[in-house]
Amino acid sequence: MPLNPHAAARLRSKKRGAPSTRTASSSASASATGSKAQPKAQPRFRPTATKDLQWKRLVLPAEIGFDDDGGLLEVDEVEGVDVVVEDGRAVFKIREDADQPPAKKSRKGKARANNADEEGFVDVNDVEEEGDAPAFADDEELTFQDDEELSFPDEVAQAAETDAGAEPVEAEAVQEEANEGKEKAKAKAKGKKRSRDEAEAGPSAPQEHAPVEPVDVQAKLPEWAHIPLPNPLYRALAELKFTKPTAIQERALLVDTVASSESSASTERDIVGIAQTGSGKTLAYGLPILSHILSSPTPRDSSPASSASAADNDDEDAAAQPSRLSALILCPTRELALQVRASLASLAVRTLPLLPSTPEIAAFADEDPRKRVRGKLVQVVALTGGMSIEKQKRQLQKGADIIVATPGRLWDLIGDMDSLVRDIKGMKFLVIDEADRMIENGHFAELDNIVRLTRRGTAQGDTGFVNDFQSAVTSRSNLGLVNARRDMRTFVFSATMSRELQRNLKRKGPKRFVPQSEAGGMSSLDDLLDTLDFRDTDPEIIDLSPEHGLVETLRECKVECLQNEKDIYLYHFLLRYPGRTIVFLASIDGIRRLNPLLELLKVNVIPLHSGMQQRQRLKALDKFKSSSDAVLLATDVAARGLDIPAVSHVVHYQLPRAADTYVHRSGRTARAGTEGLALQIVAPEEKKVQRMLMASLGKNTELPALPIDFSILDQLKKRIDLAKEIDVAHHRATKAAHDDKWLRDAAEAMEIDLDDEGDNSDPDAPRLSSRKKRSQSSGQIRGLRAQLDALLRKPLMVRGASARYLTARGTVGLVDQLVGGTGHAKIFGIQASTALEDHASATKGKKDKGSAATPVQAVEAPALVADADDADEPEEVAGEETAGDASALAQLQQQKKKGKAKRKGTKGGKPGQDKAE
Ligand SMILES: Nc1ncnc2c1ncn2[C@@H]1O[C@H](COP(=O)(O)OP(=O)(O)OP(=O)(O)O)[C@@H](O)[C@H]1O
Repeated sequence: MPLNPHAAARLRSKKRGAPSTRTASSSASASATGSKAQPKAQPRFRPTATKDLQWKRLVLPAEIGFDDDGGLLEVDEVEGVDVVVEDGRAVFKIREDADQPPAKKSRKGKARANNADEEGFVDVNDVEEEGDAPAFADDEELTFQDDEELSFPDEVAQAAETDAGAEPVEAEAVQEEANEGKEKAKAKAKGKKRSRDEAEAGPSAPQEHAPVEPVDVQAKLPEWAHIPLPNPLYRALAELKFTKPTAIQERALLVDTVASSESSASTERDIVGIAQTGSGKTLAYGLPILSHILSSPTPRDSSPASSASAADNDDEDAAAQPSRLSALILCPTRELALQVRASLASLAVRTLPLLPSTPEIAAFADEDPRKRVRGKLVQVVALTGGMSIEKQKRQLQKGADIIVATPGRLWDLIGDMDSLVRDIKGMKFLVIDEADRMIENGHFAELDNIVRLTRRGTAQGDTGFVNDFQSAVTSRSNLGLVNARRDMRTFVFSATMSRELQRNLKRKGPKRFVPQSEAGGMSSLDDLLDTLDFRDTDPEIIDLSPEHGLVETLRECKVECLQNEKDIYLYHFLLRYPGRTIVFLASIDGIRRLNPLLELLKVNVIPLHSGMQQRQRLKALDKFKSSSDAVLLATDVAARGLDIPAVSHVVHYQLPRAADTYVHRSGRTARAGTEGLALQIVAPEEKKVQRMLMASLGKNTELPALPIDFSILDQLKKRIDLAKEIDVAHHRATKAAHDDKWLRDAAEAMEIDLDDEGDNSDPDAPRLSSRKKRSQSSGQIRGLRAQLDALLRKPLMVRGASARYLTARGTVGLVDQLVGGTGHAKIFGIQASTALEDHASATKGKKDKGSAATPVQAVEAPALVADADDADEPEEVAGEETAGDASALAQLQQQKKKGKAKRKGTKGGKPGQDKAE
């Protein structure tokens, strides 16, 4: 089996920074290179041989495809080391700049000038990105170690081997891996050590095998049978267990069939598709593209790198040039682009065993079996910021059938590669995913430029280009005169397509909000029609959007509390309803504040925002996906498109500014027909926005409130207060250490003796003094942590529950819960229940009792509410809390009054009562 050298290059050495890894030869080498220039700082780690690297077993996911160098999420690159193939041999090379820290390049997209920051959504170009690897230096050469332990999941290995005439891919084996995860594949792959020779030689000699049978669609996929697709695609769908098309997929895929049966002028329709979140829109546009690629005798078959080879020719008409590129898919965020790529690649790799080989492809087998796979396999390449641009260029040069890109990075690459302009002009499909977001006024300045390349008659009809940069690109290559393909199809998809939904609710302006239905729901379409050059005079509009824009299986509820109580209610929710949860905040600062608090409280919390490096962002997502109780704290960078399996809850810690964002955020749960819950935590000052939000979605009824275990709120508050104290102390200590270091460095530079105690005779005095301070503050932090740990160990008890007297009055049911195992794991005295179950009883309670019902636990008012009364609450909001509005806040206030009246001797309600109510 061939070894993917790019994958190998990403193996991380845990020894990085360890002095023992600096061998004599590395020093020699360093000094050899360093002698030419100024002495360089020593690298933190400078590997000289593969034994310096701590290898780990690696299983490539099937989605990676073969010979893909798009990057693996679970492994890191070894800093300063790259792998190159020289004379057919893969060798390690130390980069010339390995001694330097990676260059940082700040590219602030023009789009950023908009309100991106305010909204918490920072577009794809906002993050600092890592510098790209420069050319390799020749000063050092490393080779693979013999006991190389890279392994591939069986399906990829088999796919490759099948292609080379060895094992066919067994559907069961692929499915098994898909179902049982990487661990099983790892176990199966155990012992499959590949030597360097094997790695270079690729799969062993071809053997005789039974051919892989085409899929019997009627028998295996009856619900797909009426949709014409190439047989390998049915195979892929069957393996993924996509037994029937979703509604939007069916409609999108049948558009052409219907058009041809009605003998309309064009049988290849342009499509505007609107369907609820999680309804399978990716494949609604992805399947027609894959179907087209797999059913055309294309230059893909004849030349695996036709794009690159065509790159050097000057052309007059792109359509006349053979180009491998069939489709360009544009997405608003990097994560989404990578996900779309993975989704399409996952289908593509499963088609491989059924793809026919051509003589041209077969010819590559002698040269390099991997090329043969590459020649056949549909290549899906992601072009996003935050990843190496050089690597992306290499991928493009090898040939791409489908590009999935964010506009900023694509535009940069277009500036560098004339061949890309030609390919885009010659491609068959342009897809704008999350279209309403993408065309939002000037949000992606580059999008306009890219879209212009796809317009027909660029030279005549179009008034030209948006900026000088584009002019430079076009005049240099003369590509501005090249016509884009006349039969290009345009697909535009989103879950929301109404300008009304994008209105900023916090901005001052007209008070009346028109519901989506009234607004026609399609007002953004006008913008689209203006911006895009639909070839179809009458694009097919498939509008399957649900009544309120939100996915039908979503359940919504709210908690109303004071601004400064949000942490407590969030913590309560996370404890009470464990499960994969995304908490949306409006700003990065909010995440930076909340993340350490929740970490201290031992919540499995993961931050995700655009201020993080791309690699961290991808790792965060990976970590979130792999843990069933993880809590992702995210800005709106995660609001659109991300398809993370089994997200149980979405929490709007702060409400979004526009209704479309609310729809998309909430749509991260309740996907693909499953139920999910969205919780709004609403402060009094947000009530107005909340009402407008609901009104613009056409919802006029109050959301139900989730039950709150009021009697534990004070225990939670104690924990949170302590965590906050630790956090503050920690910040203070870090700042002091930083200031101290700065002062010391400055004094040293000025050759001044520092003496903060006024005693110049003792040079150690300042150090002792600051050390003392440091040890004092770390002692204080340790003490606070110990207190918090003790609190966290103590079980949370609802009032009336007692760990000692299980059958005491007031704790009836506790014994049953313990014996029956029905009690909550973390809150002693209540039944375990899911948020969806409690939502159902809250909704039922509301229906039964009219709008006044809110199932709260009837217990004595907690100490917490003392804050509620003292808080300076806006008149307007207080006035809105009518008797009919039984919000948690109102209940709290009522209970507090009751609590004050019966301060002593009042018995609380029964524990565990909340659920029953
Ligand atoms: N035919 C199908 N049968 C079963 N599952 C499917 C099918 N098609 C897609 N899916 C799965 O449904 C999930 C949601 O799909 P996808 O991400 O394409 O939704 P979407 O409509 O684009 O959502 P969003 O609007 O949030 O971007 C994915 O996990 C996908 O694998």
